[in-house]
Amino acid sequence: MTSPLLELEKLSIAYQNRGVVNEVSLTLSYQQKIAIVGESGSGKTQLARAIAGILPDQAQVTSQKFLFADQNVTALNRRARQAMRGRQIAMIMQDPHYSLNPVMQIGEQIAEVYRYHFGTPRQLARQKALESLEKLHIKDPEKIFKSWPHHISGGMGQRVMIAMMMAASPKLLIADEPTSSLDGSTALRVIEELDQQFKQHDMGMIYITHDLDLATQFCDQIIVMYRGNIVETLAAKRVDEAQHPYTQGLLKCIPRAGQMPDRLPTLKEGTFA
Ligand SMILES: Nc1ncnc2c1ncn2[C@@H]1O[C@H](COP(=O)(O)OP(=O)(O)OP(=O)(O)O)[C@@H](O)[C@H]1O
Repeated sequence: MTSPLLELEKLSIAYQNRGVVNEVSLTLSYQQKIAIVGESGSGKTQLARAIAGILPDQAQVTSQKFLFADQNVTALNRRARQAMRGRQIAMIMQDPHYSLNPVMQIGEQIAEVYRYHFGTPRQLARQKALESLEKLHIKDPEKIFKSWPHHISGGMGQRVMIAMMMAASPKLLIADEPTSSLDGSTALRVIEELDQQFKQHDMGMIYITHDLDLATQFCDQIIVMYRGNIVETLAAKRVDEAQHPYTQGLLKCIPRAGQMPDRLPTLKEGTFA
């Protein structure tokens, strides 16, 4: 049996001793997609950033176990951890316009990934960048290649980010609300691209979202966070069997044709651990 891709045990994050993530444990296998859902401020992004190794210096991170691809991450020095970023663990953020370099053409930015991680010669790197845009079924890849970040839409930006992140063939891709600023059909397109990439590579994925409905359609397992804690872990297929009142509340908020309740449930203070 192959060992899991990622194993976290009791990982906590605090700032000036104020806990924002409290003793969370999770296991992710290769070829598994886990969704982390929860309300704003529940600690989803902080947890993702801890896994990717991009928390600010002032973050106090502790864990009993933090294994990634058979490496003990807590024992790695800063340099080794930095080398892991992008190459082994890649992260797609909410807004591509903040992640892209505003003064570099799109194609050059993708080509740079090949040059930086694999030392690919300039001309070959450009060719690979163009091919990666073609693989994403982008209509006019040459035009997008030569575009500047401010010229492209949010949906195109996220597809470019997918091409850029996948260029390094990471073992883990973390997508942090990649579709939250997109309209429904563009969001679906981006999700489909992510899914295709996932199927073509031996990797794991963590998908962060507010959208429990989308999470159950796209992922295998759902982790529900509330106030820095994991309050429930469920197989996506069995999400209707959620036991925790917070997850049950989230489920009741999913709009279903012909079944709109008069009032959406609200959370009562102190109800949840
Ligand atoms: N640099 C920081 N210093 C102190 N607290 C921080 C810092 N960064 C984040 N936090 C706090 O960590 C908590 C969790 O934030 P996080 O961004 O992980 O939430 P989230 O669940 O991803 O929310 P959203 O869905 O809105 O992105 C919040 O209370 C936030 O204020």
